[in-house]
Amino acid sequence: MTEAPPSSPDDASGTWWPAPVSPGPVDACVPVPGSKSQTNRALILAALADGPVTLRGALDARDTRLMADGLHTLGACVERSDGALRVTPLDRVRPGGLIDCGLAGTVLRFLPPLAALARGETTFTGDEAARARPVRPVLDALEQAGASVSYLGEPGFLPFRVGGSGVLPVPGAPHDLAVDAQASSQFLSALLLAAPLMSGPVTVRSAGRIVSAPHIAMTVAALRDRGVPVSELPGDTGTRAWRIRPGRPRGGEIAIEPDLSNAGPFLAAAALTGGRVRVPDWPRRTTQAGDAWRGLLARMGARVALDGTGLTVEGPGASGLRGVDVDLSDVGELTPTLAALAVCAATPSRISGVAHLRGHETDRLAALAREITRLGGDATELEDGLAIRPRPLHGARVRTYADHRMATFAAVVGLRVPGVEVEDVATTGKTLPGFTRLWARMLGGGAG
Ligand SMILES: O=C(O)C1=C[C@@H](OP(=O)(O)O)[C@@H](O)[C@H](O)C1
Ligand SMILES: C=C(OP(=O)(O)O)C(=O)O
Repeated sequence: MTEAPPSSPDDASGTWWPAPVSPGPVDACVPVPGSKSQTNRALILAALADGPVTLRGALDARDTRLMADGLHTLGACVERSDGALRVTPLDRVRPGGLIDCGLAGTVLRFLPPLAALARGETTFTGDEAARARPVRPVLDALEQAGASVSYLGEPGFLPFRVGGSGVLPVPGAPHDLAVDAQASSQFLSALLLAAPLMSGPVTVRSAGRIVSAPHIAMTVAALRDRGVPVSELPGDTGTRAWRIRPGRPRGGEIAIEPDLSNAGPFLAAAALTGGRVRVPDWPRRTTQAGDAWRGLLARMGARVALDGTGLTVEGPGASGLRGVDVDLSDVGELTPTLAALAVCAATPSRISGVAHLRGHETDRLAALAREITRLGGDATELEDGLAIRPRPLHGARVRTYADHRMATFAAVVGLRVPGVEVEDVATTGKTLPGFTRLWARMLGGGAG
């Protein structure tokens, strides 16, 4: 899995992409590629499975290729054939390799616990921007379970080495793994996903507030779907805990849903231009954070209809778009797209509960406040969010800080504001290769 991810010709790195202004209300059907979060969980559980696995509808993007390559380093084999991913599980975790995390939080947090199951060391590296992303809580939990961790640069950050003795927790170490997950839900998901190969039942426990709760629910659902017994224990006040019994996840077929978070910019286009966008195959029930678009867009004034074949969002157009006061702690990854709508809305917005976005691909609160100001807008960075007030916007060269969602933020604003240019739009290839092609197709019509 080493060839470059597919991208459209205009996804050229290091360039400024002129974001197209919408010529009128959009009217389009936009099939969205597979969920990053589901694909990367499915890949891990497939690598640990008791037999071969076929993933249908899987995302093929930078983050999923990095995950596949990382799992290959640890001894599994991931191949693409006939549009599906076929995974041959590892028989034991192979040490000695180098894993490139890129800027993928899922690779950076989910693979160290697997590496700690090997007899020997694995080295982790990644993009420059990934060196600012927190990982220490999960590595501390692994050390408590008997793994060795050595930092090759700044303590607590990439690059680092994780080593093990082939058994985790080691004899005598606690089987109760506690992790402070206030900075990222991925610390909890990481330990939960490796638990099937651990020595005896383990309890994974969070101390303090939890962010991105749907992503933890997605991890638990993915484990149970593969036959791994997970029970949630009654936690003490302010804590949650899960007990997982070891055993290889079941092999077989896994279907991946469309990425509902990545559907956001397209649905936002309907809301902003007073048009209509339909996303086919929107699941009726899901653990994806992006399902929150239904409630959020309705609150902002859009008409939202979910039927057996997909989700349709209509209107209301910028003049009817209402600002919102929302706590996005459960669905923080939706913040940049929601901020794009908020800057174009007729009334003020307040986004709270997302201090942890400072450890995402970039400090998203600082980046959004800075780029909204550059566009002539009025945004204040709060300790845990953003306050945004309506103000006329003008074109600008919007910086993206290697963050795919900063690029789509700028594209959404550009639908209404002439002269928006987006830095390095190719960064969208992290989770959505071919974004500019899908965007152009949406603007050119193609209703279905
Ligand atoms: O587990 C996952 O797949 C994810 C969890 C969330 O991370 P945080 O809890 O760090 O926000 C989310 O924002 C990220 O895009 C994907
Ligand atoms: C926070 C995100 O990604 P990651 O999985 O790299 O944490 C995101 O996609 O918004």
